[in-house]
Amino acid sequence: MLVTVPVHPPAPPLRVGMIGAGGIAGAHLPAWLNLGAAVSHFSTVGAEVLAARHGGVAVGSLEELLDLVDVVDIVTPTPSHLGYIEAAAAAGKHVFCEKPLARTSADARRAIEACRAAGVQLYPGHVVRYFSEYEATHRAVAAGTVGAVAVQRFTRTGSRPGPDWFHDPESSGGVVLDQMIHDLDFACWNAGPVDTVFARQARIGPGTDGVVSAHVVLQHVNGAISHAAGTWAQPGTAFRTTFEIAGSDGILRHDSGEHKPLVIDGGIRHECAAGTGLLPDVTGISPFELELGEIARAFMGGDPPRVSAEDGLAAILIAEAAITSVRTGQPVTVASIENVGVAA
Ligand SMILES: NC(=O)C1=CN([C@@H]2O[C@H](COP(=O)(O)OP(=O)(O)OC[C@H]3O[C@@H](n4cnc5c(N)ncnc54)[C@H](OP(=O)(O)O)[C@@H]3O)[C@@H](O)[C@H]2O)C=CC1
Ligand SMILES: O=C1CO[C@H](CO)[C@@H](O)[C@@H]1O
Repeated sequence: MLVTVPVHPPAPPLRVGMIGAGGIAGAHLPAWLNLGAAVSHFSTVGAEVLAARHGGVAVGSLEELLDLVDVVDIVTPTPSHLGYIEAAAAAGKHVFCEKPLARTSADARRAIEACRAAGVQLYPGHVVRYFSEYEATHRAVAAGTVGAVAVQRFTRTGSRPGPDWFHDPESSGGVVLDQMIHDLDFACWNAGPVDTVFARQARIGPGTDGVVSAHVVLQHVNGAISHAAGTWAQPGTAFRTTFEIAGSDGILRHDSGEHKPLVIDGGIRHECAAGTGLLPDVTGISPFELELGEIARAFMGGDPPRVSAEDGLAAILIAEAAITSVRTGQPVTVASIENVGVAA
């Protein structure tokens, strides 16, 4: 069966204020500019560098930024997300915030409440839903290609990024919250909400600087099982992702290692299926551009995007349940989780 990924129409012009100027900002800024947005950006140090490299206007303070823009795009280290979401909401600006929506589920709930009270929209950046191999697979599953989903398997291997805050599990949340959250979210997109989580984690090397790998098993409310493995132990900058989705009537497989890479300006490199089998229709457009275009259209009064703030909260709750399971050695129900705090 061939599945076609629909062409995404361009977003209308928008005044966007980006907060943060690091790795992922280098993927967002060109995407916003390609979409025709007018971009101002602010960070504590790096905004000038980003402007010189890609364009947009570097501004000196958060207050100045909020005065200039219609919407805010938060691309700062995870612990700072909540404060910037609250500031943007207080200024009456719609908010797009990179994953994870916040460092803890309690913070994510506060963020959702702040935006609801201010009457502004809030969306988290789960860009994997916009990678063509993932989008096409989701559409195939939703169309019944494999029948009822029974077992999903995901792997995501990469190296831990350089900035120090990723190394501190108090800041990044560790490999489960920071990296594997992509697959935790994708698992729910296909198989619905999660009831119970069991997880194991391994740390090779000294102290908090050790390289962490994890395996998380999810039991969905509908009975399906998902298992996700992730590691920061793969050398180099390329990610490799695989998945296999087995149902009552068939199985879908993807391995980014068998397909040609998609290189995104700004130094972030993912790998993307192209040209064969189930997933022939690679748009050639940055998934960040597809993502931000859909979000921009929602901000301008169009349809809601495919991922909600509540989806962002759900993914954090699953990650927190996994971290609790690592600590206790026991399965953990997602409903029992409320801000467990730091990573194991
Ligand atoms: N969806 C995806 O595929 C990805 C998502 N992410 C997520 O994006 C977020 C940012 O990650 P990444 O870009 O890799 O991180 P980086 O460390 O590369 O960049 C962070 C940027 O934020 C700035 N910054 C740091 N603290 C503050 C602050 N308090 N206020 C304003 N600016 C600040 C830093 O700049 P300065 O030096 O100027 O202070 C830097 O420009 C994280 O939440 C991460 O999980 C990251 C990578 C990929
Ligand atoms: O997809 C991604 C690439 O890896 C990074 C480091 O784990 C993540 O922060 C990011 O979400």
